[in-house]
Amino acid sequence: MNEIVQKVRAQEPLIHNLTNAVVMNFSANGLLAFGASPIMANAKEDAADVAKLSNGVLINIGTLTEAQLEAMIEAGKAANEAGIPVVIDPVGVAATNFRTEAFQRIVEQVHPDVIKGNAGELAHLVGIELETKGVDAVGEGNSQEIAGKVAVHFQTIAVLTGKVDTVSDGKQTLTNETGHALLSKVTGAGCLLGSIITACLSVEGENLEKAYAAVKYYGMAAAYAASQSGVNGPGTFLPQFLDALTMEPDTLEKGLM
Ligand SMILES: Nc1ncnc2c1ncn2[C@@H]1O[C@H](COP(=O)(O)OP(=O)(O)O)[C@@H](O)[C@H]1O
Ligand SMILES: Cc1ncsc1CCOP(=O)(O)O
Repeated sequence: MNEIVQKVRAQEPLIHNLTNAVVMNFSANGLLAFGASPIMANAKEDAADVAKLSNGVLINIGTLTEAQLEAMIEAGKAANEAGIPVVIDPVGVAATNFRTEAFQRIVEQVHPDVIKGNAGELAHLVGIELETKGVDAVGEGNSQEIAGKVAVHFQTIAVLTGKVDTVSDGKQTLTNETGHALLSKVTGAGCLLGSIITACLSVEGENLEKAYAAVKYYGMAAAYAASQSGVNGPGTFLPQFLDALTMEPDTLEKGLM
């Protein structure tokens, strides 16, 4: 994990985020703190051009419109052609037919290197119905089975988040227990993780290892932030979390001992 985080910080990859309106500012700040460089570009007129300039493309359907969907497909296709990693976060996909069909349209034309979501979102992609509430998971299900099925079906790495995160390539499945419950009390915690996974994918290495490193580091930063004095809830947690995202993995680890 250390090496992957160091590489991101040395290379400061440009991450193209086609993301939702709720989290744009948080995702940009979080990427900057982590050591990457964010760009948000949602228009179909320049999405492919921005994707080609970038080192990684994040597609997040959280507040999707038809126009943005076209931009996502254009950006994803351009990234695939150029060998630039693509991460898809199917936010709220189980909530509506529009989102379900939009996701299908994207994956028919764009190959994702990672699909990242909570249990309800990923379960829906492989026909397992779990209880969801808008953009949030309610049921947990069998995370290893769900992540494995998503990985095999979409020929990708599946990252299933929750109290325990599960990362699978369909053959090997890893679990991560770093994290903090306060992450689920701030909007955009899952979305920013998608951007940080994209940043980690942009450096050299195996995709499974890079996705796992991102998830582990992110959880460590959250736990470290939550342990700081003066953190009483989501409001005081957020600035500490941004600061923690700038830190070395060793510093976070020592702070948690
Ligand atoms: N109860 C929890 N304890 C520790 N970490 C959590 C908990 N719930 C979520 N997380 C972490 O919060 C981040 C976002 O996950 P999640 O809440 O599942 O995403 P989303 O916001 O997309 O639903 C992940 O890093 C995950 O590990
Ligand atoms: C609240 C909300 N509504 C549409 S997108 C969004 C943000 C969801 O972010 P996250 O799932 O990362 O908390």
